[in-house]
Amino acid sequence: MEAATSSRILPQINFNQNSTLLRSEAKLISACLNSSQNSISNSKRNLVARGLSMSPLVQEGFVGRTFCSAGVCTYPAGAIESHSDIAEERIGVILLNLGGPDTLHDVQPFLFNLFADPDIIRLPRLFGFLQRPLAQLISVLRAPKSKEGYAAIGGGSPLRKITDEQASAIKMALQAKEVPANVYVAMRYWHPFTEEAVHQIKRDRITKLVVLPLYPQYSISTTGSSIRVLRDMFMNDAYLSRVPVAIIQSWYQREGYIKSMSDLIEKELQTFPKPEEAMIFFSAHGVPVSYVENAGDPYKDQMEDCIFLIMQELKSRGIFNDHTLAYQSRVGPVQWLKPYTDEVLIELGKQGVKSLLAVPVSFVSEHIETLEEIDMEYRELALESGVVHWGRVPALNCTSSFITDMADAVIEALPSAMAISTPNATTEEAENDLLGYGIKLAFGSILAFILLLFPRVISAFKNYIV
Ligand SMILES: C=CC1=C(C)c2cc3[nH]c(cc4nc(cc5[nH]c(cc1n2)c(C)c5CCC(=O)O)C(CCC(=O)O)=C4C)c(C)c3C=C
Ligand SMILES: [Fe+2]
Repeated sequence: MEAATSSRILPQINFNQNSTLLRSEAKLISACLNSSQNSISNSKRNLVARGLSMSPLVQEGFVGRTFCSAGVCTYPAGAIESHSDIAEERIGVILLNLGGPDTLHDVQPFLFNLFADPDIIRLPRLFGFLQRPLAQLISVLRAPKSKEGYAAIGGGSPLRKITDEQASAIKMALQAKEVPANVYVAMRYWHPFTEEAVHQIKRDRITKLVVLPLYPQYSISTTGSSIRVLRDMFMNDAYLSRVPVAIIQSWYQREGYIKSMSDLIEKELQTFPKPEEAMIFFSAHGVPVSYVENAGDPYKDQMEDCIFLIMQELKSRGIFNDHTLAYQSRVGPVQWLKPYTDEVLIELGKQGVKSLLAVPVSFVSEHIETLEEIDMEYRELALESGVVHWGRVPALNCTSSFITDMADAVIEALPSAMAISTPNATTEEAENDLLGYGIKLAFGSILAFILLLFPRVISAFKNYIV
C-alpha cells in the first residue's frame, strides 16, 4: 500500500491563521477535547501501543458481555435467552445515522444535541455536569457558521430524505431475497431520533433485530455513540432486552462496498481529459488524534485499510492512478487526524498536480461536507492552488450494488442474533446477589477459621495434593 501521504506531511496548522472556527468557541472545544486525554486507562494505551485496537464495544462497557468477530457482535451464551418459542419471526433492521437539521431553524438545537454527546465532547466523569451548559454555549457560538453552510446547500441537510430512501431500498432488496423485514431509521442528533425508531420496533413486536450503522468504518464518535444509546434503551426495557440482536460494527471491508466504490471512481475518472493522470484524492471526515492515540479508536486503521482495499480492486481493473488520503471537517484547535485536506490540496497544487478526483470515503450519503465543504470550499481552494481539472465521486446513496450488499450484510448477520437477558438487575436480583455475597463471605470466613485453627487439617489436604 502506498503510505497514506506520509511523504506529504505538512506543517501544523496555526489556529490564528487558518482555522475557520470562532476563537472563543475553539478555546472551549479545545479545553473539552484535551481534558478527555487524561482519562484514558493504561490498559487501553498498552493495547494501542502494541498495535492492537481494543474492541470498541469493550471500550464502551460491554466488557464480559460481548463476543465480537468479523464485525458482528453478539452476547455470550451465559447471558442469552432464545426466542425459539416465537412462532412467527418479525425481522427488524435499524439503520444508525447521524441526522441533520431539516431547516435553518433546526441548526442550533441540532448542534446542541451533537455537542451534548459525551462521545463528541469527552469530559472526565467528574465534570459531566458541565456537558449540557457547554453544549448550549458552543452550539450558539457555532450556529451562524453552520447555518451559512446549510443555507448554501438549500437550507437544510439532505440526510433524512436520503436515509429514508436507503431504508426503503434495503427493505426491497431483502424482500427480493425472500427475507421480509421492517427497516427503521435511528438518527443520533435529529429526527427521527433513536427513541422514535425504538418505539416503532416495540410497536411492531419485532422478534429479531439487526443493527446496521451507515458508517463503513467504526469510530467512537459515530457508530460507537449510536450503539451506546441503543444499548442503554435495550438494557432498560423488559421486552427489548429479550429480543435477539446482531450488531454490525463496521463493514468497509465488504467486497460489495469496495466494488461499488471502485465502480463510482472508475466511472468518474472517465470524465477527465486524461483519466490516467488524475490523482485519486480520498477525503475522510477527521476525528481528534486523542481518539485514536489514547482511546483506541480503530477509525484511522480502518480508513487506511479501506483505501488499500479500494486501490487493490482498482489495480485489478487495470487502474494504476496515484492516490492520497487526507482528513477534513475538523472542529476546534486540538490536533485532528492529519494530513488535513485543505493543506494537502495547497501542497498538491504547488507540486504541479493538475487533475484531482475527490472521493468522500467516510460516509455513504451526500451531506453538508460533500455538498458544501468538498464541492464548494475545497474545489475553489484546489483551483486557486493550480489544479485545473477537478472532479468528485458522488456518495453511494441508493446505488443498487451497494444496497444489495447491505441487504446481504443483514442476512449474514441474522444467525448470530442473540438476546440481552435483562442484564440490568431487578431489585429481586440485586437482593439475591447480596444474599449470595453474604453466604460466600460467611463460608469463606468459616473456612479460614478452620484452616488457621487446625494446622493438621492443612497438612491433611497437602497429603491429598502432593
Ligand atoms: C464518519 C463520519 C463522521 C465522523 C467521524 C464525525 C466526527 C465528528 N464530527 C464532529 C462535529 C460536527 N459534525 C457535523 C456534521 C456531520 N458530521 C458527519 C459525520 C461524521 N462526524 C456528518 C455526516 C455530518 C452532517 C450531516 C449533515 O447535516 O449533512 C457538524 C455540523 C455541521 C458543521 O457545523 O460543520 C459538526 C459540528 C466532531 C466534533 C466529531 C468527532 C469528535
Ligand atoms: Fe461530524
